[in-house]
Amino acid sequence: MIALGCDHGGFAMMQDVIKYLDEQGLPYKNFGTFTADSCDYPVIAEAVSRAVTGGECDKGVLICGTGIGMSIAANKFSGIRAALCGDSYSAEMTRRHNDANILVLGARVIGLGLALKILEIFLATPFEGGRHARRIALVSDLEKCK
Ligand SMILES: O=C(CO)[C@H](O)[C@H](O)[C@H](O)COP(=O)(O)O
Repeated sequence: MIALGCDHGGFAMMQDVIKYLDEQGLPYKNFGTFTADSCDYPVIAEAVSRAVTGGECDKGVLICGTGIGMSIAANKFSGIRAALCGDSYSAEMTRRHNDANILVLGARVIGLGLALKILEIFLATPFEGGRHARRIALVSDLEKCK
């Protein structure tokens, strides 16, 4: 199950992401926003992050204008590895090496074609484990830092 969330800056792109997921027959839960009216991205990032850390969803997709605000907010949550991706290589490597569990997209930065390619790669690429699992454990230790 994929948790979806966007603010007004990502609303239009999210409608196309939903269309893509429907076409692929991939299950999702939409945490909003549900209109193009201005709203606050941390509220949405929290809902999606909690769905992932709580196990209701195994991955998430967040979209705002740049992707930066959503990334900052989602990465406040222990167990969230939210990756802002603007190219295909990063989308592949953040799955292979970082086991990223939330993909973040910047709708005012990249076009729809690239966004959907990044999403496709993110959803299809497995985590490699091995030395990367050790590094992720070290990153998790950092969650205790003040
Ligand atoms: O948080 C962001 C930037 O880091 C997102 O891009 C938001 O979508 C953006 O800040 C919203 O800006 P707006 O002027 O309120 O549309």
